[in-house]
Amino acid sequence: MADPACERLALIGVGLIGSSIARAARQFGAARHVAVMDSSQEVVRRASELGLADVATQDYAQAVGGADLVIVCTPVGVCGDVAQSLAPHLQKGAVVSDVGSVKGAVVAQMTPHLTEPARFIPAHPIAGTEFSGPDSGFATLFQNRWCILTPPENADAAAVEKLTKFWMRLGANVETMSVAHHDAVLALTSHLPHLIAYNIVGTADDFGDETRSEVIKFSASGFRDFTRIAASDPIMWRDIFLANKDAVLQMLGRFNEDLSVLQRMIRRGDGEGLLEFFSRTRDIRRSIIEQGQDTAAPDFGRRAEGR
Ligand SMILES: NC(=O)C1=CN([C@@H]2O[C@H](COP(=O)(O)OP(=O)(O)OC[C@H]3O[C@@H](n4cnc5c(N)ncnc54)[C@H](O)[C@@H]3O)[C@@H](O)[C@H]2O)C=CC1
Ligand SMILES: O=C(O)C(=O)Cc1ccc(O)cc1
Repeated sequence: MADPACERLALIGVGLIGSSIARAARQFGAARHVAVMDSSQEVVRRASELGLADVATQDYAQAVGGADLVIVCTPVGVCGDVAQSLAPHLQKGAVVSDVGSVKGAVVAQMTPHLTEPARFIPAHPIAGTEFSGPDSGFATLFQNRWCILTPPENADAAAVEKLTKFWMRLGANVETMSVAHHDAVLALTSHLPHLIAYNIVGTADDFGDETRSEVIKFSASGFRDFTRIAASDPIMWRDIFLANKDAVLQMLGRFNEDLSVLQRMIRRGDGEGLLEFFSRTRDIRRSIIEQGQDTAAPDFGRRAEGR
């Protein structure tokens, strides 16, 4: 393997993201040796069956010992406990990272346990699906997607460089920003849309059996798209909303205000207002497509792998 981004990679948590990183790291030569660790015996068994890594274990020491890059891929709510458990086994100089959808809470939970905090470089690949578990991962998940790094101010430059090289090897485009900026942007672009999807599907469900079956029968693509998002992992999303509470509540306040404006336009029969509003939003969609960001991850991944 010519010039891998790291020698020994350890992934803690082998679900959708951990198993996708394991697959990609091998396929694209990003690591010479891959160890995966999970607290679930069933997941470790499945990771072994799938041949995802050189080592699959429930033991922190076995996974983390000797690793030069350790990436925590668990739900954000347990990141602090995971950092505490892995810290005693870290090799000196190892780079530690994560993939959590929220950065502020993860940094606050993990940093106090790490003896070399300047080598903790938080990250968030903006790529995923509504599926979870080791079977749902795929090597091309990160191709042509963003991975945001939020290094601390005193970050070790070599650690940032190593992680950047790693994610680029997996096919991602890497951008760096502050923790607070990340959490505000993602509250709007990812967390709020998930909340809206959970809410609208819940509303349909609350209407009772007859409406529910009609919803399934007649669901137009708009509602179908919401049901895909609302099928996302409940533990992961509970943790995200609890961890990014302030930014999500702020965006939700803004969202409610804007919804009231639309509500008033409908009530007043303000066709011109609605037309102007919908034309503006159509332009946003067009610019997303022009930037080549229109590939829904699940389809993109399967197409790319020919599945
Ligand atoms: N699912 C998605 O689309 C994306 C998820 N993320 C982030 O990636 C992280 C992982 O998400 P997924 O892979 O989707 O979740 P997942 O549910 O597929 O996998 C999580 C794995 O972590 C394991 N785990 C839980 N507690 C643990 C502990 N204390 N020690 C060791 N392992 C433990 C679970 O057994 C499970 O196998 C989350 O923090 C999420 O915010 C980031 C980008 C996209
Ligand atoms: O499935 C989808 O549409 C997603 O939005 C996946 C996703 C979920 C969480 C993230 O932090 C990033 C991406």
